[in-house]
Amino acid sequence: MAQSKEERILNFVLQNAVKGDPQSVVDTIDKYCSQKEWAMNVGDEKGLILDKILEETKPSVLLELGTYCGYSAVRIARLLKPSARLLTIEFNPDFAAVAKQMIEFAGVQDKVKILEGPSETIIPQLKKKHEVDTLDFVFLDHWKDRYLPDTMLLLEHGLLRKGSVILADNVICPGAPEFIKYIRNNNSFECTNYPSHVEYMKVKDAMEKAVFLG
Ligand SMILES: Cn1cnc(CNC(=O)c2cc(-c3ccc(F)cc3)cc(O)c2O)c1
Ligand SMILES: [Mg+2]
Repeated sequence: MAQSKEERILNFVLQNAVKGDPQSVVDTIDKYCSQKEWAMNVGDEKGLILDKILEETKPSVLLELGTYCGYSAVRIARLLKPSARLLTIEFNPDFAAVAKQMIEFAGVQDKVKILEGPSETIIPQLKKKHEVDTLDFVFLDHWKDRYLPDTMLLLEHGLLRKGSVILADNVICPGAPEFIKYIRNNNSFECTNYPSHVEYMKVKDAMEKAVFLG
């Protein structure tokens, strides 16, 4: 079978990054995707915004929606304290298979668990099946039309607590207009916009932080 773009990215990491060094995995993916093939990783520019918000929040229990090749899972896990845990949901089995290998090569597999399947099925299972009480940090980077319904699901299932941080990628490009309209008009959230650019491009994009006020 012909290799997929995601497999080419993984192979470039396996051949060029340092095993067990998550920073080298992040830098190697950024190098490949800026010089050879564009891919929808959060990237280095928005990645620095993600890093800063993580360092301010110091979360212990995190959820990511949209694992893709595992770039942001590795980027997030490299900053977590030893006891912290990241659950990441990926619908596409081929992406999940690449991400699993990426996460293991980076050496962060003890902090990251990939949950394969649709977010609308997995979110309602987080408390009972995955021993989650509430989430400290949620990174939204999956299908943009799922940002709002999945945020509603998180609320409905009591997964957010006072101070929980939701960070959403791509609120300009491709955009998540329904999510933005809802979250900025909901008094239970304190929102902040972080202007940036689409990964590896000059096209304008932004991330939105929404802190749940309880
Ligand atoms: C297929 N699929 C599985 N998961 C997803 C969810 N992610 C995206 O859609 C996504 C798209 C873009 C993007 C695409 C084309 C373009 F011209 C500019 C930006 C950037 C991102 O950072 C993204 O996260 C899509
Ligand atoms: Mg994205």
